[in-house]
Amino acid sequence: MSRLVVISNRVSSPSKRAVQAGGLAIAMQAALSEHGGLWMGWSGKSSGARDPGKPIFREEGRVTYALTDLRRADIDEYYAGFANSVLWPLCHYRLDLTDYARKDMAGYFRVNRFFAQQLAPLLKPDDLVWVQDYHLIPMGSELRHIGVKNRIGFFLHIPWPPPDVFFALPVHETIVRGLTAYDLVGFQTQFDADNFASCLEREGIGRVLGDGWFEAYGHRFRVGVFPIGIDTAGFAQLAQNAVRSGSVRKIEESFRNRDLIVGVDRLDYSKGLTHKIEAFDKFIAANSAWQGRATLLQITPKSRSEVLQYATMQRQVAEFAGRVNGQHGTPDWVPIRYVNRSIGQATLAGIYRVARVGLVTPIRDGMNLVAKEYVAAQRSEDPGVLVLSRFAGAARELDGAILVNPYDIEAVANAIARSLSMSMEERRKRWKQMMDHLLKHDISKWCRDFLEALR
Ligand SMILES: O=P(O)(O)OC[C@H]1O[C@H](O[C@H]2O[C@H](CO)[C@@H](O)[C@H](O)[C@H]2O)[C@H](O)[C@@H](O)[C@@H]1O
Ligand SMILES: O=c1ccn([C@@H]2O[C@H](COP(=O)(O)OP(=O)(O)O)[C@@H](O)[C@H]2O)c(=O)[nH]1
Repeated sequence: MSRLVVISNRVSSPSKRAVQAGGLAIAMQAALSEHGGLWMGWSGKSSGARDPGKPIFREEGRVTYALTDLRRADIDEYYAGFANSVLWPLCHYRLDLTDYARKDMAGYFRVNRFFAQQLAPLLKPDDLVWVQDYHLIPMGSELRHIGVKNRIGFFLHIPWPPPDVFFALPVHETIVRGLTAYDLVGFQTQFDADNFASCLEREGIGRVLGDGWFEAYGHRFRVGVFPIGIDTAGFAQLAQNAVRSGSVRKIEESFRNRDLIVGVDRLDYSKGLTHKIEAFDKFIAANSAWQGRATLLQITPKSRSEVLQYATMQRQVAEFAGRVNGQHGTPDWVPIRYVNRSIGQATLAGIYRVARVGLVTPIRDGMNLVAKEYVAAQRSEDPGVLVLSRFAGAARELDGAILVNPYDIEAVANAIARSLSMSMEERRKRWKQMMDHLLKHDISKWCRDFLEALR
């Protein structure tokens, strides 16, 4: 069997696993530990102005990690700059937040070339190369340029926007061209794949050959839809064990008979945090019976703080939460417990299990694994309710959730009230529908389906 070689910007670094937050690293860890292979990416560290040199190798289980530092200027221009100040807001339909600079764009291509040069000497002829996410779109063509002949696939974890949004990017054609260099390009949902196809056709860049095949710049490649999953059975087990642990018991006790609503999101504007807090505010104001009885535990680890838009938003979210607590809180009740640190997976699984509502309301999200984890963590006999934004990729699959438009604050407030008073029968029915789907479409299936298509 050919070896799997994954390259992603973020790697679930073996020593930092406990504090990891971010779906790509969590999902790839689960996929790779089952499949085995080589995982290359950024160490998360800066080498200052020095050349980072060769990657550092580490073995753990069936996975070999190859981690490389990046120069400070590379991190600023490639990661904080083009990837997270241009591609990320653009793909999350936030043109107003894009901050395009040619210097950052050049840094993005430079780092992609650097990663390709680091990876190429490690490849064996029959390795399957799988490139992950928007940080590394040009990797495929860089690898081809230096003579790599292996099969190379690409998976985009975030949404792909419609042409009118995407074409606002000054270098849109170069980016689209980057994707056409792969043998297989995977998206989270059919919407994303359709948007990408429209981009190809609208500019006359490529043509549809049918059955997922496309042709562009004289190259044929395939496009597919591969919704990412979680280790459903493993996560359910983790949650079951976690509620017996001291730390989860302590958290549960601290809520003393109050109903818990849980939100878990990186501190990112795509997650719709201010809208969520406004909706919770409205719910409390409109439902006096729940005052003093329901608490929102919002776990929100800081993310990408070096990017200006994130720093601004971090202040805004804290202010919103403070305002709601100041307005509705009483000496013995805080409506929103706002936590700015990352929580390990086991404790998180236990928290999901004791929460009556999972509140997942991004304004746009590639998939959203938190929604899937919340469902997997529930007790079959007494499950909680998932309130889910229709703009998360997960909404295409989780039809047992209460789907909401996060911009409609009153509708989200009503959905919270409805979830808290939903009958056991309805909760069980909705949960089973989602859990059956998640057990069938787990992370192993995602990995298997993509690799089969790539082969
Ligand atoms: O690496 P960071 O800059 O710290 O950000 C964390 C990750 O955020 C994004 O995650 C996406 O992938 C998830 C799994 O497919 C998906 O559920 C979610 O909707 C996406 O937002 C990003 O795409 C990753 O590259 C980052 O590592
Ligand atoms: O304190 C935290 C917050 C989040 N996560 C994990 O980070 C991932 C977030 O993935 P998601 O797809 O929901 O969003 P992303 O952050 O990748 O955009 C999930 O596996 C969460 O369990 C975690 O382990 N600890």
